[in-house]
Amino acid sequence: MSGHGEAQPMISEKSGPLKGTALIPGDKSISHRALIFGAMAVGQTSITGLLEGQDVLDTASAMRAFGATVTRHGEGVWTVNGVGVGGFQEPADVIDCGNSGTGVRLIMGTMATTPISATFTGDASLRKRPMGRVTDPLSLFGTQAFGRKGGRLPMTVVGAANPVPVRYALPVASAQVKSAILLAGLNAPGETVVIEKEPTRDHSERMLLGFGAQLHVEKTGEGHVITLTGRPELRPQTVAVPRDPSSAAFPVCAALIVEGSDVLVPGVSQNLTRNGLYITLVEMDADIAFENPREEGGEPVADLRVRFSGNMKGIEVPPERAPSMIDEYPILSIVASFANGKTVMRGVKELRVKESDRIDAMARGLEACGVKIEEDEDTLIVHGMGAGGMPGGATAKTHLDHRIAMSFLIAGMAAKKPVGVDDASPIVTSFPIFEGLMNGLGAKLRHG
Ligand SMILES: O=C(O)C1=C[C@@H](OP(=O)(O)O)[C@@H](O)[C@H](O)C1
Ligand SMILES: C=C(OP(=O)(O)O)C(=O)O
Repeated sequence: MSGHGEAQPMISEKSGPLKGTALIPGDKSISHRALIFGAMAVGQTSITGLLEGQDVLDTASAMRAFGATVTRHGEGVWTVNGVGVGGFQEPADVIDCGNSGTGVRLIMGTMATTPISATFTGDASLRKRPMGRVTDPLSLFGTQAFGRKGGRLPMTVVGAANPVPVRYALPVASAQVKSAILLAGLNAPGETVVIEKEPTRDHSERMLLGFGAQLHVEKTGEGHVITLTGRPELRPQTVAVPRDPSSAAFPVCAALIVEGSDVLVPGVSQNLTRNGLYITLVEMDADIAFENPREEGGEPVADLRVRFSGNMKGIEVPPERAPSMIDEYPILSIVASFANGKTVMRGVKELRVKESDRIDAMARGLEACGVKIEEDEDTLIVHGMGAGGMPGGATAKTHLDHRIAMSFLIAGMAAKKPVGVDDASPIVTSFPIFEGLMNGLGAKLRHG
């Protein structure tokens, strides 16, 4: 359930040096997928390190509503007894995916080729987000969808009784759309093919292989051609969810901008489809050491030792890097405010259809904090004010967007005057221990 009751204002005051070790919770993308693939396998999947953020809890409830048995045994330790590919039952009530685009879009794909119908809704943010990008390709399988104007939730999806396999070239770089098609393709006979021009996060492909599906990826002139053979029997797995690099971004960026900081962030994914922010920060002359590279939970990871970097420079972020850091632009624009010179982020119009219009939310909040911004439909430019240069002294509107809330709270740790947010409640969707973790490193976050 979305559960957004009362808004929770929060304030961040200038912090002393941040010190210590930041243990980041499980990856949100992989957690959703572990539950969903577990629900489509025959037998019991065991998961450790599951992110217990609201987005993932909503997906767990949805998997129960479709007939899987999902059980929590302890912190991050869960099992899923699956119903098999094509085994979903019709849910007895509306499926509420809360704030989660990943949850609703992947689940729509999963039920799209089973002859049941389900009605999906979400919170005020999710009800504004476009679902046509998923229901258009799903219609090629024979699936029908009836939603509000503009393909908005609430929406009823009627699964195809006799699905046919699909070949689809993604018009937008989106791992959610790619994954929805692959999940639908699982219950279509024959080969379903998805073509992506720009690589997006590849967790679904990795997990499909792990669960025993037949899938191959070919790099061609068209991009990645992903071919999945339908109607496999998925074998249950043991999934160790690695830490979330998108959550790790917050303490990493905080340490870079708060004077005197020295923070260790263990186990940050170096998966090339997720690490664009870290490459960008190094190009800005951030002081980050990538120590102890190894594999964890099937992902390449490293421990990041991050020190205050008082002399970072603004850069042009290559547009083709966007899919590998799409959720990190809000926090990058905070770091850019404390760099020297301008940081140019082009090719980022997808930010306009996230939990909020993130270009607009960052631009308005940063302007209120005294930072000069330029923007157009597809671009955000931040004029850096150097270390300690941001005036602050404003309250940013978060528009039910966890990443906007966390980004401005990080800004307040290094700005001249405190920075507040009007509503920090969405942070529980992805990073429920954010406040305690940051205050444990020395931040001064308080409610009010
Ligand atoms: O597949 C996923 O787990 C996700 C894909 C991305 O969305 P898009 O596919 O819409 O780019 C990302 O923004 C989201 O937080 C998680
Ligand atoms: C865009 C995000 O998530 P979702 O699309 O799953 O709501 C995010 O976590 O930044």
